Amino acid sequence: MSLSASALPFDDIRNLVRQMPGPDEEARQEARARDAQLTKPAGSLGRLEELAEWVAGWSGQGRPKITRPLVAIFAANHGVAAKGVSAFPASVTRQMVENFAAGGAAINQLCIAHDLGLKVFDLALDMPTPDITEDDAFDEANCAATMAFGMEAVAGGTDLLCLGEMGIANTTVAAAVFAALFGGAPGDWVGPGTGVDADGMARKRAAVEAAVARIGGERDPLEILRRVGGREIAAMAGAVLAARLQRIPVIVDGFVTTAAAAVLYAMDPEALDHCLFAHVSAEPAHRRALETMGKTPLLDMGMRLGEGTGAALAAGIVKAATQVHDGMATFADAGVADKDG
Ligand SMILES: Cc1cc2ncn([C@H]3O[C@H](COP(=O)(O)O)[C@@H](O)[C@H]3O)c2cc1C
Ligand SMILES: O=C(O)c1cccnc1
Repeated sequence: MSLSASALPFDDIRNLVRQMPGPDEEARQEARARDAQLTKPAGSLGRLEELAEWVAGWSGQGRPKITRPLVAIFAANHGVAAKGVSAFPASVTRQMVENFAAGGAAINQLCIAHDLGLKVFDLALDMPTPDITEDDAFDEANCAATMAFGMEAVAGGTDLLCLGEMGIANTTVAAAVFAALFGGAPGDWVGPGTGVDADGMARKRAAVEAAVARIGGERDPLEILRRVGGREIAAMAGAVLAARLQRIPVIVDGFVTTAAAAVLYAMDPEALDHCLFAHVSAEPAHRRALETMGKTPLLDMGMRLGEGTGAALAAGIVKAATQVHDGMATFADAGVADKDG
């Protein structure tokens, strides 16, 4: 038996992408029909109505209830941090993971505010992936295994998955992934992240240019992930795919989580149909990424934190949408005259 099994895992992932289910149209129609009977003028709840229908289609429930919403944060470290591309030291990744556990981070409070579960998965924080300006982040087996970890992380545990991440220097890695997937000048995908100064921006631009040049025109999305990605990005891509296979709706957060989702989009433009884009981050290239994929963000709050904070905020709105859809009276129930008297 040959030991070229390391060539297999990406093919397994490609096969899963080919097996992605579409939405449950019957459930979606049922939700739309119920919405039409609720005691309000048709369309008066605007995008809230669309959100309830979106959950219905992707959960397969005509009258959807969200009972186990979850924010899953994936944390990892990146060798490219050594290039001075972040305003903060790499040690902050672990310190923030400890802060999540202690309840002190922004995401903890948003989870309390909107009654969301929170799970944090740290991915070998003491072993950063190689500096992507010099080396591939993974070999294929490790990249696929990290995606599989992300898939496992969501298995059976939630009915609304909000993606979050923590990883100093990961806006550099995300910019490299976008540049390689979507093209354009690599520097156009670079922004201030945690708030680097002009010199930091120049180092970041040089790092993204070097990483993209190193893989010279690589077009395969999984190869791009393997060569210029990172662990939390691979795990999140796996989580988005696993959620699709289990018909769990997903809320994507900001610039970095969108880079993970974009890998799947590049494999199949319908791969993110079960995803809601929570917000447009203040990281400038996030808008470009969303426009490239034709995705409309729900919110524009000037946020640029990550951790899943934008997704958690949007989850509160999605929960409100399903609560309204499920709990409101119909015209018939309430004895309210409808449009035709
Ligand atoms: C205290 C602190 C908390 C954070 N929470 C999320 N991030 C965000 O900033 C990092 C990416 O930005 P860059 O590429 O510039 O390093 C990621 O960890 C991201 O989740 C944080 C960053 C810091 C410093
Ligand atoms: O939009 C994001 O996800 C983001 C922006 C800056 C830093 N970290 C994350």
